[in-house]
Amino acid sequence: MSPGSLVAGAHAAQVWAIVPAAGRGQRFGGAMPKQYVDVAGRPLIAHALHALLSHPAVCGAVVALAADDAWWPGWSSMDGKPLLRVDGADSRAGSVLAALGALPEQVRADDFVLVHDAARPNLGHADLGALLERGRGDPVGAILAAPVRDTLKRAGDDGGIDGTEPRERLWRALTPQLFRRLQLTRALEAAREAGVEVTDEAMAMERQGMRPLLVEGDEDNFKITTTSDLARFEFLLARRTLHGENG
Ligand SMILES: Nc1ccn([C@@H]2O[C@H](COP(=O)(O)OP(=O)(O)OP(=O)(O)O)[C@@H](O)[C@H]2O)c(=O)n1
Ligand SMILES: C[C@](O)(CO)[C@H](O)COP(=O)(O)O
Repeated sequence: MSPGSLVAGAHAAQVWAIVPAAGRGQRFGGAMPKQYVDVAGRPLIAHALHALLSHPAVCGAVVALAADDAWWPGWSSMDGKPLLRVDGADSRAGSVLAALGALPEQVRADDFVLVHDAARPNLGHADLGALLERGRGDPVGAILAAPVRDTLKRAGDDGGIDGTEPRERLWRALTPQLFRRLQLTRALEAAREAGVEVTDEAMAMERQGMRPLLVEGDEDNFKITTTSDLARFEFLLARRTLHGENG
């Protein structure tokens, strides 16, 4: 089925996803970018893409890859949905902007799009469904996030504690983040023109005076940043398999 026909049906109740995957994984280290490290027989990026594309409300994805990415398996679809590739940029925000520009033209300016890190392989359908339901009802959009549950310390140059930061109403931003195509594009472009490197899509929207909704998500939807995160994901996958939960 061509992306166009899938997208034609997308206007009814489906959204496209954007997956920034052009990073180098420097904090992870290793010979290959972390998004291609094998976990349970498939690359990490495949777990993140499957989590999105196996959900009935997602109709396709645009993946932003490094221009010199030699690891991408060349998939053009997954779970029966189209998978489009675009060259990313030297920042996550730039990669997201590139992918926004590569969405099929049938994705309208006011259509919602999801942005999800390739480095977050453990997104659950319950969280994705909650984000879509709550976010599409919001005038701006929404993000998955988790309340801070630890005491936060500010470190001094000498490694000692300079102080304790109040944690009331502090949340950790996760992904996916859900915004309208044109609003997000304009917000990211404005941040770029101002020379501000936004670390997530919500920050770009906030700079425009908008207040995206926080939707509480599962702590298990963590980002694979270092090798210890990978071990945690492998454990969760093994537990899911043991309990017969679908992968
Ligand atoms: N120029 C960039 C940088 C990051 N990303 C993507 O944004 C997501 C979150 O970024 P992060 O976890 O920081 O990945 P890396 O940038 O690869 O990690 P590092 O900072 O350790 O190099 C990842 O899926 C990464 O591939 C991207 O698409 N383009
Ligand atoms: C988008 C994000 O995952 C939300 O927490 C985070 O900002 C990505 O940061 P990174 O340094 O690009 O991994």
